[in-house]
Amino acid sequence: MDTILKTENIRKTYESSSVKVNALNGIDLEFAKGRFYSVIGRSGSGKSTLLYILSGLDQPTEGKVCFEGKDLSEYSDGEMAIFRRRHMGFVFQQYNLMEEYNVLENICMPVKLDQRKPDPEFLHTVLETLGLEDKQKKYASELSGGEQQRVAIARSILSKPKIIFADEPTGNLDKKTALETLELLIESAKKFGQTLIMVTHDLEVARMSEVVITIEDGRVIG
Ligand SMILES: Nc1ncnc2c1ncn2[C@@H]1O[C@H](COP(=O)(O)OP(=O)(O)OP(=O)(O)O)[C@@H](O)[C@H]1O
Repeated sequence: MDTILKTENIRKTYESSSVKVNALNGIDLEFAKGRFYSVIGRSGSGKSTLLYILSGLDQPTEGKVCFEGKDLSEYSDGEMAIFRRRHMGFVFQQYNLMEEYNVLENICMPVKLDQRKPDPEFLHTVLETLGLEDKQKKYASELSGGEQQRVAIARSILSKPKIIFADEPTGNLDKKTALETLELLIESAKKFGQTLIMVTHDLEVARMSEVVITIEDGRVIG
């Protein structure tokens, strides 16, 4: 298998003065390039913690995460921020669009922050794929929830990340819009050869993925 991301015995403990929570208890996973994975499990099973650690947004207490063979813990915080911006895309339940910028400016933001220029042809394809061509000058407040999430997806795709992490990306949308939006996310990721790792509560949504990873009490059970 052409591996993009691999974990070795990941453990995560959250500790405060009074309590200790073992959120992840030894996770060994391997993700292949260009495939679509979903992570399911009950509330509190450790899904978001896993996603944060896989994407380097948080560090494991024990174990390691390797991206194309390189241990993420070897990066400094600054290097990790640049690495994330170049190689990883994020889609969250909250769309996190910037209200003062229009759709086009929001979509181009990560590329510009990386001091790159958006590729005009690719920009056009992404806008077309996500049905946003006629919304470019609109502001978030003028868009429906589904349209805002399509903007967030376009923003995550435009920087040509190798991998996209999505945490309950359609959790705020009605069923029909959720499935349509998800189909667009899947279609885009496939079209552009990106690996997609998505956390969801929704079994119907999980069924659309190629591999379903089930987590219970911080362990992979299936
Ligand atoms: N920052 C934190 N400090 C302390 N405990 C935490 C923290 N974040 C998560 N936890 C605990 O770790 C466990 C796993 O949480 P996590 O958010 O990963 O679960 P989840 O499966 O994503 O849940 P949900 O589906 O409700 O979002 C839970 O017991 C949670 O209370």
